[in-house]
Amino acid sequence: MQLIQQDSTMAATAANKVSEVATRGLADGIDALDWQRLSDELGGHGHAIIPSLLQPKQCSALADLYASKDLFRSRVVMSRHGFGRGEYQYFKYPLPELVGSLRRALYPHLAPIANRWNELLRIDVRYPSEHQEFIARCHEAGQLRPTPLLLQYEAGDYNCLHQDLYGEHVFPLQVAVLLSQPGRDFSGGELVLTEQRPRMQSRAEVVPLEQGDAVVFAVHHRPVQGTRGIYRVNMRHGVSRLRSGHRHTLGVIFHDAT
Ligand SMILES: O=C(O)CCC(=O)C(=O)O
Ligand SMILES: [Fe+2]
Repeated sequence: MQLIQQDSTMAATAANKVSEVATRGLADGIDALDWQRLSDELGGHGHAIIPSLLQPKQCSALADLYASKDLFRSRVVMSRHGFGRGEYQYFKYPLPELVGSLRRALYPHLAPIANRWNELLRIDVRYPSEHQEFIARCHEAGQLRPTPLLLQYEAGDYNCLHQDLYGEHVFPLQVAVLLSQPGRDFSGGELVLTEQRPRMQSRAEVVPLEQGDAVVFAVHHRPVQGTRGIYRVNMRHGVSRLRSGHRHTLGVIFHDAT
């Protein structure tokens, strides 16, 4: 018994070490990305793809967390709210190491982009350079509940076009990581972004993602250069109907919820 316990403690410690090393590598990898290119893509199109942000093993480990009810603060069955079909769960604090470090490591690169967007849109809000500081702002305003989430879809499921706004404080960019492999694990189920320009019809983009790819996109608004200056484009995102299989996504939203 004693031996078994020691073994499992050792296994847990080893697993933690592995995950520590893996997540440290992840933060370094994020720092080393071509943020100029990502920022240009975001400016031009309202979204940017980060290929292979997570390895297939990390993706399946994250998708497997869906079954661990204790890790989550709430579960939403989309059809009950008119949000679509499928379900998702919001993580509790403390977030799993990988999720927490993704949020922490991505934020400092996105904050300068968010600040530039606000400058262009003549919005007074500026974002601090560290995520912890921004979270403190959310918490002071009563936005205390964590927003990173895991989504789960099966054949016939879809996610209606929406915006992830959860209170007064909004960080204008968010990230989604596709945890399943199109073609192998599922078909259909494409991430769709729409933008609505003043006095124009809405326009859609389908974001082609492979397992482990992340997409950074605008939560709510983005600035677009027009012939008569900068104007504000209203953005929404959703997922088209899954034709077959199973699909999991990790959503990383940087503001907390009321
Ligand atoms: O499943 C997806 O690709 C979209 C997820 C989503 O709505 C989100 O991450 O906020
Ligand atoms: Fe969303």
